[in-house]
Amino acid sequence: MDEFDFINKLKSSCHFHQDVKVGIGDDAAVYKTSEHTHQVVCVDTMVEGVHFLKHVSTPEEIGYKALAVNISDIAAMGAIPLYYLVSIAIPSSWKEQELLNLYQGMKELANEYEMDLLGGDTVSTADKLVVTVTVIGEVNANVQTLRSNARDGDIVFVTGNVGDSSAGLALLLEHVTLNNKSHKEYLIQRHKRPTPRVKEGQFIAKLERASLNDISDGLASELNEISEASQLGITINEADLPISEALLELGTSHELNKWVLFGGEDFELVGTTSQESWEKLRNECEDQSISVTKIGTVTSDHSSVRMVTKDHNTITLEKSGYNHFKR
Ligand SMILES: Nc1ncnc2c1ncn2[C@@H]1O[C@H](COP(=O)(O)OP(=O)(O)O)[C@@H](O)[C@H]1O
Ligand SMILES: Cc1ncc(C[n+]2csc(CCOP(=O)(O)OP(=O)(O)O)c2C)c(N)n1
Ligand SMILES: [Mg+2]
Ligand SMILES: [Mg+2]
Ligand SMILES: [Mg+2]
Repeated sequence: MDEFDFINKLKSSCHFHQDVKVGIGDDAAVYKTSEHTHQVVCVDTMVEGVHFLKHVSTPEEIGYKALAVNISDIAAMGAIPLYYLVSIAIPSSWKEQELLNLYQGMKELANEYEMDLLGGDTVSTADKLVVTVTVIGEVNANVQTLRSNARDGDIVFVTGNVGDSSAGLALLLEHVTLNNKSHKEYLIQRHKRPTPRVKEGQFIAKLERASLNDISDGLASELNEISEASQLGITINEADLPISEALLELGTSHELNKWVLFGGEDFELVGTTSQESWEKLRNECEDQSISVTKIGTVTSDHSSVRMVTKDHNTITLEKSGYNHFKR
């Protein structure tokens, strides 16, 4: 079974309610609530052993990340987060204080965005902890930063740096080592405490048109989602990819590409917009010391995602990032 094929089979061609503006297939669903604003809702689950390990992350860190990954999907819709609900399936290996600490980790981030916890559900499970967070947000009625919004000639951009999170995980799992303590800590923090790019999403939402996706499964996978949804090709340049000093120190070029292109969980925003809007975005972000980098262009001459390597070869980037069931 393939995760993406399965989800495609769940899509319906119409909705009972006309107010549904975006259904299955983007980072969050959007439905009309008033003339001027729409509501945005998403849900992501984190499973012990699949998304986190109890012996490398504290309950606070796990809670923080469970909320952060959802706020990231809200940010990718150009929306702001308002409320959250938490469903939790608890095995006997988790004690009450650990669970309260997990909620404290969520609260820490919720306070930053002034989000209210509205409810949830509590059940038992045999073996592994499962945390499911739903976030409800709000977006300006005329904003649609959909994956399908790319156009021929667009600039492809990404916020922040890519690859840090999966390198941080490799460090946590002791698959690799790094002597520089501050670089090591930086990469691990990027894995455990990703920053949802809400402010960046707000800047992008002000552009005339933009496609947008957050990076959960890996840069190559998210670019393929934009390419598929927009039915256009994307070409990125390896030399332009924003890579942190810490990651450069850690990786040989083979490992670097694995982390940067296919690693996932960066929770940066990747998108496309017109040349004119890109100039505007770049200037605004520069004024606010926000990191956003041009990494490529959208093309109509093919329908795949390609990368021009540093030695000037063009390779196809398959949608082969993180795929549940295809491990
Ligand atoms: N089991 C499911 N039932 C219905 N919709 C789903 C299911 N799993 C995922 N989706 C929908 O498919 C789309 C893609 O999901 P996903 O790849 O998890 O997005 P993201 O990577 O942005 O979190 C979203 O619109 C999501 O709501
Ligand atoms: C123990 C462990 N192994 C592997 C990973 C890496 N990992 C787990 S899920 C995932 C992809 C993102 O999760 P997903 O549920 O697909 O999020 P979504 O795309 O729905 O936002 C990655 C890279 C991890 N975080 N922890
Ligand atoms: Mg997403
Ligand atoms: Mg999801
Ligand atoms: Mg997600």
